Amino acid sequence: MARMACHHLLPALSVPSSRHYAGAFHFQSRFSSSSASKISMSLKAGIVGLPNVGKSTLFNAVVENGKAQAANFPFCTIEPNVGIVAVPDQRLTVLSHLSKSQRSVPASIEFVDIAGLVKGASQGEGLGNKFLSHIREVDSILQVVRCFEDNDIVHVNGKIDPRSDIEVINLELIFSDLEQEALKHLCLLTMKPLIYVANVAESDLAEPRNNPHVREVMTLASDLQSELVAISAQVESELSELPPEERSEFLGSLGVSESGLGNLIRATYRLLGLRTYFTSGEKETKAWTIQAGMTAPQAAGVIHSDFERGFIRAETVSYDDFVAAGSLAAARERGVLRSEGKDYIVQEGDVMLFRFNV
Ligand SMILES: Nc1ncnc2c1ncn2[C@@H]1O[C@H](COP(=O)(O)OP(=O)(O)OP(=O)(O)O)[C@@H](O)[C@H]1O
Ligand SMILES: [Mg+2]
Repeated sequence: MARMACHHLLPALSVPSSRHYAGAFHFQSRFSSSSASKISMSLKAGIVGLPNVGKSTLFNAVVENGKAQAANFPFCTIEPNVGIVAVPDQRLTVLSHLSKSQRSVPASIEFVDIAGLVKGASQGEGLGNKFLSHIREVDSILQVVRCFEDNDIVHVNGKIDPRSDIEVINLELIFSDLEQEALKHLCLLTMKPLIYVANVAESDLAEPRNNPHVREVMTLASDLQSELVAISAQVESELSELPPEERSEFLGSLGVSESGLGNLIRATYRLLGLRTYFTSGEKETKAWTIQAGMTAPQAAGVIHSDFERGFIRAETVSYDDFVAAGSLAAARERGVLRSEGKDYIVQEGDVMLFRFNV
């Protein structure tokens, strides 16, 4: 997987030497092995940012039953909160309906809500570098940037200034990487893929671009070749508390039609370099998560290591062909169900049936 986050962080900060080590370690990938057990270990997205910018509020909204303490004071979070999040996917509903499945199981990723970082964190300021080590354990970073004005909510630097906030965070990540320990383990924070999350006031939700802070983050994100998602953590957390039937009315009153969480979760999933394939039958339709570029036996190994070891063939049909045919049997009749061997690279949305021998 391409790990190019130095590239994501550097243009605004111009620390020229870092590009060298980005290039040198580029081949490093935690997914290069075929071991399925590593996959399930490697789907973590860390929520990072200055203190009191809305990280825990966002975490609670995104993680069903999330119980991270979110409150209006800096360094509210100390120990990281971890939660599993289902990846919303319309295709799962369609396949499940066609196969008359008893249940459907979505793909999931893990979100980690991390303590706030301040300038000098890499030197022990604030909650110090212990918290940078929590960032080291995640595979991608969601950097929450405060774009809402609210005099009642303390900003650690006294004013809303997304550019300066982003520079503080990115510089701490870079300083932390320059320590010998980090280099030794080749586990550089600046090589992790990153999305900027502009946390806006509810009044800006309908048209986030009208907010000059958001425009500033947009410019920066685009300079750094990173994605940007605008969201109101406050609104999302209030929404998650409402009964489902009242949610659309609340969203309507803010001038938007749907929650921004689905978008954020899907963007995070893509950022992690993940792909989905499906198994679909009467018992269940299930979305399985693999790393881009995995072969059919490796993908089978995500279900069970026996499937990988005893892999014979995979019967495969693309999602679109499956839907057009209506079932696996009909796809076979139409000749769109292919029989693939061990070198087949699984494609996004493939519906698969594995033949194996143990
Ligand atoms: N979009 C928003 N609009 C208005 N208020 C918000 C918004 N997002 C978060 N808040 C408020 O900001 C305060 C801080 O939120 P939260 O505790 O989530 O921050 P945090 O980044 O997790 O802080 P810490 O680093 O201290 O753990 C809370 O009072 C929360 O309600
Ligand atoms: Mg917090």
